[in-house]
Amino acid sequence: MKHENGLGAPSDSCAVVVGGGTMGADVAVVLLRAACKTWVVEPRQEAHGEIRRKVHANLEAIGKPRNIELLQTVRSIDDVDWSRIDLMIECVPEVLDIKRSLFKQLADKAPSSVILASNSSSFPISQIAEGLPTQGRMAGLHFFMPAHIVPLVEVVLGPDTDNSVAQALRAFMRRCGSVPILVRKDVPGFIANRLQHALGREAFSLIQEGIASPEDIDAAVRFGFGFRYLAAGPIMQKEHAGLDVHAAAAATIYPTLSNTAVPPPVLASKPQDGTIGMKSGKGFYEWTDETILAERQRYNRVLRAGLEILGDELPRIDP
Ligand SMILES: NC(=O)c1ccc[n+]([C@@H]2O[C@H](COP(=O)([O-])OP(=O)(O)OC[C@H]3O[C@@H](n4cnc5c(N)ncnc54)[C@H](O)[C@@H]3O)[C@@H](O)[C@H]2O)c1
Ligand SMILES: O=C(O)[C@@H](O)[C@@H](O)[C@H](O)[C@@H](O)CO
Repeated sequence: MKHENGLGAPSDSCAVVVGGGTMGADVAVVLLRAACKTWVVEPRQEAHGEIRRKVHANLEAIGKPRNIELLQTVRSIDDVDWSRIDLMIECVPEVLDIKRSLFKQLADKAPSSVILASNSSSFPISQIAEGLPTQGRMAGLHFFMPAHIVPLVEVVLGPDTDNSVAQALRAFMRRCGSVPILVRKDVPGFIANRLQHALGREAFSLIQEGIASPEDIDAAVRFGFGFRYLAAGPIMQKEHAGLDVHAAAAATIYPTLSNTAVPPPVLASKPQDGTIGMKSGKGFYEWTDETILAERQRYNRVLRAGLEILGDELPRIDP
């Protein structure tokens, strides 16, 4: 049975992912693995073959290669048959004007039953939705890279988002095998990116101050407290440890933590210098084509092993 906002079973539903870049192609896999008919809108026609190849390989890896038949790639939102669509997930670049212009066009094109979601990493949905008549059916739907492996998705409510839209998205994403959480207030960065950036601010400040090397910071997280995160989040872990000890340590450490309002020079200089990580061959580490390939293979293998470990704790895909 269809939800009042148009989200029924994934296999009865039709979604559009607008933007077929890094995130869009992987978000399409999340939908297709639950047999949701999926259109990907990508203006770069030359990228369509690669999107299809990547989506197919990722479906094959989970034993669902035939679901690729449910994928359609088009160049423009004008090529979509909007009368058939239940859900739109925007995955265009993190530029406010691009997002606002897209949602403005969708206000005319997408019938009122279509839920309009944004995968923005940081913009409050109210900022993207400002002045639009579609505010009630707009919500954030924030995935993590790689979206087809990392289970979490944040459902972000703006002040005008209908609660039924958030509930429909939450139920739908669970059926796609994701772990949805609700972000009840429309703050920049939502929940997970606020946490990541709080950690990142301190990490980059420790490098800036010469207290730690990038290698040692990565080791401190991966082999120290980050290692425990697969088993327990930061609140649950302190239930194990004792909140008394944690509160005492917090009182000593908090006043000394970085509270800089801008990225420290060691980070801010990187985009200026063009040393932005694997994409440019150098970031905090040095890269060659061979080391990038090896690192990506190692990274994906460990992430997939993490999925195996979580196993029964994850929602079962329910097409
Ligand atoms: N990369 C990440 O780690 C990550 C994680 C979570 C969320 N996000 C968010 O997801 C969104 C997309 O990020 P990405 O990393 O996939 O970017 P990307 O640059 O890899 O992909 C964006 C795609 O959108 C296309 N595009 C540009 N304008 C368009 C338009 N008007 N209509 C349709 N397509 C258009 C581009 O051709 C490109 O293929 C951003 O808001 C980003 O903040 C990114
Ligand atoms: O970690 C992720 O994949 C996401 O939180 C992203 O939204 C994003 O690219 C962040 O890296 C931005 O800090």
